[in-house]
Amino acid sequence: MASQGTQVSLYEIINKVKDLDPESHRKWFDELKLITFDGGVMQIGCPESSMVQYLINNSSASFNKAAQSLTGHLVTVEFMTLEPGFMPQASGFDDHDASCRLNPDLTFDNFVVGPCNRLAHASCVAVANNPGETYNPLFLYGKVGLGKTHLLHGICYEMIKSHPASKVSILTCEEFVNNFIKSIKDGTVTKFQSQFRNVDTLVIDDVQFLREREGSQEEFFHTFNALYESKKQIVLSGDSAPGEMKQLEERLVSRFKWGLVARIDPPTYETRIAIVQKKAQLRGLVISEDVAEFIARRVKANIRELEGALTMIYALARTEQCEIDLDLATMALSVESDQGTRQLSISDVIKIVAEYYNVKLTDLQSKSRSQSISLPRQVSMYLARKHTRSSLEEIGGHLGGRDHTTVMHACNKIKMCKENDEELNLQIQKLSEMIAS
Ligand SMILES: Nc1ncnc2c1ncn2[C@@H]1O[C@H](COP(=O)(O)OP(=O)(O)OP(=O)(O)O)[C@@H](O)[C@H]1O
Repeated sequence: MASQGTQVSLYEIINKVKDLDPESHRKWFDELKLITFDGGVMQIGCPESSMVQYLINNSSASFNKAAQSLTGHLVTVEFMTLEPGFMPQASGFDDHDASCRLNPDLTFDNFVVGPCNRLAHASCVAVANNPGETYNPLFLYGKVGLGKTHLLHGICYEMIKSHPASKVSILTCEEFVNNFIKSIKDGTVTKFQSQFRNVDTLVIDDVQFLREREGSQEEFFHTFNALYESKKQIVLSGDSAPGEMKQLEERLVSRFKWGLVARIDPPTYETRIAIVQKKAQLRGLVISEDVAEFIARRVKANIRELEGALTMIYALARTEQCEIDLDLATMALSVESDQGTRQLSISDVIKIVAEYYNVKLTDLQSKSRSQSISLPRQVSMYLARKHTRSSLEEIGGHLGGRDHTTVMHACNKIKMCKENDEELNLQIQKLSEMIAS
């Protein structure tokens, strides 16, 4: 490794990238290798070409920024594969070639199978193992963010691994349509047609995009027929079942039903917990069962939101330099919901606590030191600190004009006591949920 007189290591750069962009950080960043660092260019090697593409698409800016801030020099980071002979985007086929486009997160290994997606997953595995021979076409459908694209990438991964010489092409339907329109403008329709009619597997995401686009439907129809007749595999995804895609020509709809149509439903609570754990693992995070359950309870409809919740928690843990526990998760997600909806006030928190312990607001503000009042008062301080952005002084001001050291003492005391007092811990958990909902 050439090192330009600067002692910065790749480990430090990756650590900085975690701070700058926690969302795109992945555990496999640990497998990256510094190849050279010379003349203002830092070359980083990746074990797989899909990782190169991932880094180019998602992390270039944060790697450049991290390298520049740590070295104090203008540095450009370049990513390349450690496999011999790989040249990103230069496959000689075209830029829909799956090997250039796959997201390393979206493999079958990283897909959690549950009752909601079992059939879809099994059929994707079957197609990946025996392309063109089992279900052709395979049509997956389901609502937004339920894993259709993930499964499509999973198929391509497996095919490339087991049949490296086969031509696998994956693209969104929007890209198909845009490329078709461009080929008409450029007078290159024949080239466009041969590009798609000469693949071994064609994977098209979001075919609902064909709705009301008659010219593209016609083109797609002929592509479909050409591939189908030569027993090439076709895999499609859409936001609804073929028969429900009203503005699609009947001849296309009927072809989409020739093979297997598999639906993906929203995940159950148990599957959501497993997905949260899997996503945490991918990011190199360790999260306890109760944190995973908390996230799975909070986010139900869309798996992308589960990942967003994990990102919020991770980012807060990095900022606060602390472990991810239920307290931190509750704080991260309540801040998140505040941003989208209302700002939670100290009074909101105190009101919930007073009702829960069945005490009066005036008691909490009074000088009373009896345990039945002082505990709810201290819990109010702790929860107000956790769920609002208020200062210690402001919280003290709402609770009978107490000073900031009293509030700090109360927060520390509750934090410590709940570690050893299961009942108090459950009370705080319940209250946190009431406040966050
Ligand atoms: N069963 C699962 N296991 C692990 N991750 C999943 C699962 N289902 C979905 N995901 C994750 O949820 C996110 C959204 O999934 P994906 O992009 O595949 O959704 P989609 O159905 O294609 O949605 P859209 O219609 O918006 O394109 C991805 O990060 C994906 O990895």
